[in-house]
Amino acid sequence: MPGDDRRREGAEMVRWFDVVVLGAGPVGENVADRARAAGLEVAIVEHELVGGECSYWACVPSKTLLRSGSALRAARRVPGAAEAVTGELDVAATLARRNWFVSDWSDQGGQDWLASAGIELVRGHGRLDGERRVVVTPPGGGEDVVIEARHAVAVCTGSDPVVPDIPGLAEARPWLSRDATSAQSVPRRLAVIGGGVVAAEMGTVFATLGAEVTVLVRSTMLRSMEEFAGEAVVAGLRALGATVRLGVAPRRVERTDDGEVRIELDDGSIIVADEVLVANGRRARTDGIGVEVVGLEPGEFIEVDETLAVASAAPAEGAPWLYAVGDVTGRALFTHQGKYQARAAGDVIAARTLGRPVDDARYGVHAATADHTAVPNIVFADPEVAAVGLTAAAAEESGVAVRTADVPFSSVSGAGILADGYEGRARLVIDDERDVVIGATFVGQGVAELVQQATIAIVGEVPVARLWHAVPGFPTLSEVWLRLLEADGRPEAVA
Ligand SMILES: Cc1cc2nc3c(=O)[nH]c(=O)nc-3n(C[C@H](O)[C@H](O)[C@H](O)COP(=O)(O)OP(=O)(O)OC[C@H]3O[C@@H](n4cnc5c(N)ncnc54)[C@H](O)[C@@H]3O)c2cc1C
Ligand SMILES: NC(=O)c1ccc[n+]([C@@H]2O[C@H](COP(=O)([O-])OP(=O)(O)OC[C@H]3O[C@@H](n4cnc5c(N)ncnc54)[C@H](O)[C@@H]3O)[C@@H](O)[C@H]2O)c1
Repeated sequence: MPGDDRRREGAEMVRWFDVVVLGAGPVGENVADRARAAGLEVAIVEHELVGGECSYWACVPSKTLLRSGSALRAARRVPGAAEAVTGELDVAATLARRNWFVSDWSDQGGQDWLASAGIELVRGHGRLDGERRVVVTPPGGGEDVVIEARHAVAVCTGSDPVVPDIPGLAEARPWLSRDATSAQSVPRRLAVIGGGVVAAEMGTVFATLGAEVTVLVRSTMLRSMEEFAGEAVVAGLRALGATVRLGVAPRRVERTDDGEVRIELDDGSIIVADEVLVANGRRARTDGIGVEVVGLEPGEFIEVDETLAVASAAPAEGAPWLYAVGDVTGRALFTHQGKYQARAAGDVIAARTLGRPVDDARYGVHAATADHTAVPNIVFADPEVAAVGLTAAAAEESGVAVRTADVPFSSVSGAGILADGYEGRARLVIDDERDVVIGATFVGQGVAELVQQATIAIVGEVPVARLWHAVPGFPTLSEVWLRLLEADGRPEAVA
C-alpha cells in the first residue's frame, strides 16, 4: 500500500510518500493522478471536499444553474418549438438539478475515485513545515500527522474571493460566489458588485430565476475582453430585465435593521436589495499554509517556472521539491488551465523523480506554455462569450503588429437556422508578421464550442493561408471561420 510505512518518531505520527499534494481540487487531483500513474506513492491532503471549488461551488453549480434558462430561451427562439413552450422556468427544478450535480455537497464520488487510483487521502488542514515536510491537523483537531515527501510537495490550495475595502461591506454579510452558486432560494432583489465573469454569469442566473438584479460595474463589463463582448453581455442582461449601471462604484454599504442592504454609490444614488453579491476577483489561498518557511508571502500568489516548480524554493543542487499549481499561482484562474498545468507538473515530478528526460522547452511536454498564449475564457452568459489568446488591444500593448477580421453572425447560415434573429459577432486577431491567429473572440448563442478551433489554430501556429483548407461544415456556426477568412482576404497564388 502506498505510504504504508507509518511509524512514530518521538510523539509524532510520521508518514512517508513520494509526493504530497496539498489540496484536492481539480488541480490537486490531476497532479496526484499523473504522479501516481507513473508509479509514485502519492498522498493528497484535503480539509474540505474532494473536488474543490469547481465541483461544489464554482464551475459545476454555476453552469447547471445557467443551463435551464439557456435551454428555455433557445427553444423560444425557434418557431415551432416556441409554441410548445407554454410555461415559465421551474425555479425549484432548476435548483434541484444543481443540487444533484453537486451531489448535495457530498464528496463520496471523489473519495471513491482517489481510492480507485491508489492515491491516499489524508483529511485535514495541511501546512508546509520545512523542506519536503507537511503537517496535517485532522478535522476537529486531534493529533497532527507529519507527512514527509521523499521527492516533492505540490501546493494546489486554490483561491478565495476578494472582498474590497468598501465601508460597511464586510459587516453587511455580503454574498460571495459560494452563496450565489449554492443558494436554495431566490432573493427578491439582488445587487451585484463587479463587472467580471462572476457578475455576468450570476447576474444572468438570478435575473432568469426571477430576481430583480442590479449589476454595479466600476468601469465597463468584461473589461479584459474585446469591448463588443462586454457590450453584448450588458444588452443581454438588460433584455432579461436586469439593471446594469456602468461606471459606478459603491461608496458605503449597510445592512439595515429590517435586513435590507443599502448601497450608496459614488454618484449619490442608493440601491436597495435583499442580498448583495461581491464578485471582485480572487486572491491566493496561501494564508495559514506555512509558505513563510520557504520565504514566500502569505496571501500572495505563488510564482512558478514553466514546469510549475517554485524557483525560490529550489535547492542549489538537485531537483526542485516544491511545486505550485492552479489558481494558487495566479497564472490563469480556470479549471481547464489548472488541470493542464497539473498534467505538466505531475509528469515532470515523475520524470525528475525517476531520472527520465525533462522537456521544458516552449510547448514541451512538461511546460505550461499555453498559459501565455492560448487560455480559453468562456463566459456562459446570454449571449455567450468565448475568447482565447490576445485581444486586439492587448496585442498592440505588447508591441505585436496585428490586423483584425470582424464579422457578424448574421452572415452565417447555421446561426440563422439555430435561432431566429440570432445576434452575435466574431473577431480574429492576426499577427501581421507571422500571419497566424493569436486571438479570437466569439459572441452569441452556443459559441462556447467554437473556441477550441481557435485554440488549436493558435497553439498549432497554423498559417492563415492554410486555414482556408480547414473547411467548416454547412450550415453550422463554425462557418463563421470562413466568413472571418473572407473578411481578412483570400490569399493570392504564389508564383
Ligand atoms: C463562481 C465561479 C464559477 C467558475 N466557473 C468556472 C468555469 O465554468 N470554468 C472554469 O474553467 N473555471 C471556473 N471557475 C474557476 C475555477 O473554479 C477554479 O479555477 C478552479 O476551481 C481552480 O482549481 P484549484 O484546484 O486550483 O483550486 P480549488 O478548486 O479552490 O481547490 C483547492 C482545494 O484545496 C483545498 N485546500 C486549500 N487549502 C488547504 C489546506 N491548507 N489543507 C488542505 N486542503 C486545502 C480546498 O479545500 C480545495 O478543495 C469558476 C470560479 C468561480 C468562483
Ligand atoms: N466561466 C468561467 O470560466 C468562470 C466563471 C466564473 C469565474 N471564473 C474565474 O473566477 C475568477 C473570478 O471572477 P470574478 O468575476 O470575481 O473576477 P473578475 O476579475 O473577472 O472581475 C472582477 C470585477 O470586479 C471589479 N472590481 C474589483 N474591485 C472592485 C471594487 N473595489 N469595487 C467595484 N468593483 C470592483 C472589477 O472591475 C471587475 O469588473 C475569474 O477571473 C475567472 O478566472 C471563471
